[in-house]
Amino acid sequence: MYNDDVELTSTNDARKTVREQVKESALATIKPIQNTVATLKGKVLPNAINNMNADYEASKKNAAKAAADLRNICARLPEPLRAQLDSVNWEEYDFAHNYLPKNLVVGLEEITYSFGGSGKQVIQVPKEIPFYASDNCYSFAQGDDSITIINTLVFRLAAMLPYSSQFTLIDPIKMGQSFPYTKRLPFKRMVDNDVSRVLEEILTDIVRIQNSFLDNNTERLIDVDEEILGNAKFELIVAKDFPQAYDRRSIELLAKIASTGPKAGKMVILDLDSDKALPNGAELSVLFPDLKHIYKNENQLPWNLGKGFRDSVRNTDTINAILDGLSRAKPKETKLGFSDVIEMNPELWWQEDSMEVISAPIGGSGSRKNDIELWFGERNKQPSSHGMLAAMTGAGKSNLYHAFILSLASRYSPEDLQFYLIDGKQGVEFQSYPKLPHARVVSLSTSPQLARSVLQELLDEMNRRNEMFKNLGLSDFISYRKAGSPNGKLPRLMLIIDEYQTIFEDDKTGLGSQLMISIASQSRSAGIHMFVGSQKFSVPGMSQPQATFSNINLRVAMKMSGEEVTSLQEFGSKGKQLIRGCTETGQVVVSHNGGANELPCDTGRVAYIDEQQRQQMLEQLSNKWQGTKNTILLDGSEQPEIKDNTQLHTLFSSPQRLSEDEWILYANKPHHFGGLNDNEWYPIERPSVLWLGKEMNIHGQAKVILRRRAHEHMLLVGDSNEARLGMLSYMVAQLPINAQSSQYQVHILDRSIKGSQWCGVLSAANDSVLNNHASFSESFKDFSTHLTSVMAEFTKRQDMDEEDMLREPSIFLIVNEAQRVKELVKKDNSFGMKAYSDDGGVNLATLLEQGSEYGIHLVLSFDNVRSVTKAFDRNDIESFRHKVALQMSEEDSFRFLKTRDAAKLQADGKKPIYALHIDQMQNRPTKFKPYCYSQDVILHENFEHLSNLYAKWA
Ligand SMILES: Nc1ncnc2c1ncn2[C@@H]1O[C@H](COP(=O)(O)OP(=O)(O)OP(=O)(O)O)[C@@H](O)[C@H]1O
Repeated sequence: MYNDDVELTSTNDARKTVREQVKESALATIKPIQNTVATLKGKVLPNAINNMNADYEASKKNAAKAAADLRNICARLPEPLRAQLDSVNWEEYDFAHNYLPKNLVVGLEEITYSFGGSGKQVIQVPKEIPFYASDNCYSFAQGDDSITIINTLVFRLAAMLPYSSQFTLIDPIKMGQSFPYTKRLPFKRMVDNDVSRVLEEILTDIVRIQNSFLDNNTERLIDVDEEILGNAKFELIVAKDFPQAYDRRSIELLAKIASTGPKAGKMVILDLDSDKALPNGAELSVLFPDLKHIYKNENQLPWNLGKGFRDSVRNTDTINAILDGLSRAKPKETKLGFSDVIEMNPELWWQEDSMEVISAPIGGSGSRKNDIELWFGERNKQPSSHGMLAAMTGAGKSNLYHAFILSLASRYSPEDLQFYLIDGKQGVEFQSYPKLPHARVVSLSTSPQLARSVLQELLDEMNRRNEMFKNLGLSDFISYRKAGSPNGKLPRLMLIIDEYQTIFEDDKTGLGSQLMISIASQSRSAGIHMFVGSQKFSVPGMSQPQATFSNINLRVAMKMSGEEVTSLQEFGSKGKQLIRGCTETGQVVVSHNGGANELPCDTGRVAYIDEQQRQQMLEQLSNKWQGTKNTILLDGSEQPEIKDNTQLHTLFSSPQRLSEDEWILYANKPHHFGGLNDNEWYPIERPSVLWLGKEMNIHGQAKVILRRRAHEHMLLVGDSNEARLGMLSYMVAQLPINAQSSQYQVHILDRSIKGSQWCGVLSAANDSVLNNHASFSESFKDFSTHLTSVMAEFTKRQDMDEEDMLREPSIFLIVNEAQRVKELVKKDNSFGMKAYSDDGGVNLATLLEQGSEYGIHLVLSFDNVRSVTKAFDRNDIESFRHKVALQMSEEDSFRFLKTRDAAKLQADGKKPIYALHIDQMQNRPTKFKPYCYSQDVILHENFEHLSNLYAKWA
């Protein structure tokens, strides 16, 4: 509230009391005389005279009390509301309050009264005129004193509204010299020779205020709630030397402002020479029908108790102290509270049904605090499919997202509505939302590829839904819900993308634009909506923006630069006018009709929700939800962790090890149901699935499946130890997923440099997850011994019956830092050919060529391509079905993969680490983020997670 301490009008009430009391005491004086007359007539009761005296004394007392009360009220009045500005110590005053000028003090009234022998008493009471609460235009008689009167009004108003009053002081004759202090006022319009231009600006401002704040419920700016008003200004327009110094146009404009301005907080005061005629015989009373003389009009100033005096400030010290104080005044931060907009009581949440529409109040306009609303779906047969938001930085865009998400989440249960929340490349706006029970996907620092995959996912979901509706003989989401949701309740889906230009980055094929157009034009009927935001509506890289925008009916704009508003295509002229008025954080213009001029836009203020409130609501929402919650969190800036692998979750949701048939079902299951989406899972081939990291889409997990087919080996190359060791150690730790320990063997050679941080990571996997089931060597010599026995096993299997052979355990030979195994470097032999000088090398080569068909798989890791080529020739390299490359030079990438893609993996910086998987059989590289080794603690956490899963199956 502005007038939270004392209401100026309270002096009016007090004065009324005094007036009544004085009148009563006067009556009491008359009464004895009347009664004496009655006594003389011999008809009075005997004690009448005594009663009369008592009444008289009582009324005298009441009058004295009322006067004392009035004096008290006057003494307690805030400084800007006191009778005389000159008597205030402005140096001490802190200019921290706004006192809303419904009335304005223009002088003082001296009330003098005396009762019997108690002597005279004088009280100085402020005299007010109705101001912004009226439609009046005021004048005072032009004369020597004009300047003092104007100054006093200006200083008074400025002191009442230190940061919400603006002044336009028009002084055509002296060209501004009459108001030398103008520049020192915090908010003013400087007036040059072109008076009508300034007046036109004011009229434009009036229209803007009418559109932004006023409607049938809120007719005057003074009635707009301060939290919505923000820093909008009340304005005083003074026309000195009126009318002689004004041309006809300016006079007409002034008259128009005088009649339309007061409701919009703009008041005109004329320094009037009433002897001067208006040009062309115009009538003052016609042009200014509401004109009132400040000091003369009886209706306004009932000087009916005492003597009246004008207030006047002449003392330059007072003037300087006020102006200095104003320059120190800081605009008060005003915010519309979130609790004014939405229901905060969790018990009353989730009462709405999303069948036809989802709607979220996000703020308010005028005096209502929750009438700005964003809605999607169908309302009165009107569709609203999708929305977009544009705002310059700092305009309050993030807060709008929060208000929108939480407002929706408080109204609809997770069964009715779910979110996909995507932060663009640099963003972490949605990082607290994994807690939200409605969040299906939360993606932070999202890469362009992932952003596009989210659109693809929604499009797939749309197709699945449409297919289901069709099979049921239903047309769309609404009819499905109306039919009682025969296949289970479907929520509406709301995709929100901040910095949505990410979708179109690095997108040579234009896939992002196509996906966007498809969703924009088709998804509403499936109950899928999107709300995307950026600093501008149109963003770079988007092809055919018109095809997209024509399907995005909801336009939301916040503060933008003037040039941007001018060039906007997404709003008509009326909307643009309103956007220009968004000068503060949180102000917003909303159109559900594509910004068209034909239907008015809503404008107002978004409610502010602070961090603490947001966290509290998220906590409450999460506590309220009793159902299952499977939010997928994707953080583009972080490496993935194996414990977050959703395919692994689905697999271990089974209480025991899967049977062969169950494995087939699991493998065939699509990604979005947590399966492997692999239709070639034949148990007879003894497939082993090993996950390597996270693909650049919502559900995909990067993996290799090693089967008993030719060349099912893997080569890992790149100089990031973190990534290679991470992938290798987690692969080792995953071996128990596929078979019991009797059904697989592992031989590890780790050539990590002793004492380095990498040494020990692989052995940790063996220790803590495999219970030392693997043979572990640190030298090739030791490893060779194992190789020899594997070779013997290989020879044995070659001679076996195929069915028996397929039953034999799988054998994994894992070599880390293979570039440090000198025995693997081929040398010229006596025939001048490149050959291994060691049997171990020969054995490895043999197994590479034929081993995997017999269940013997090689997994080798090198830190560079050059070392790979020293160990293997081109044909050997092609014998590894799976190749995983980390960032490398273009030349190496080409040599290793026949594409330059591995040279571009870290184009945006060192972190996160990306990798490329090439499956020779598929010929399409898959980019992913590998599981990395960073800290022992995290490594062990993940190992423990896996061990716990295996314990379940034991
Ligand atoms: N509706 C609002 N009412 C009052 N203050 C607000 C409102 N919205 C935001 N603010 C204030 O403005 C600050 C910036 O808001 P916000 O972070 O939402 O802006 P933004 O447009 O997202 O900025 P950026 O683009 O730089 O991230 C907030 O910290 C808050 O103090």
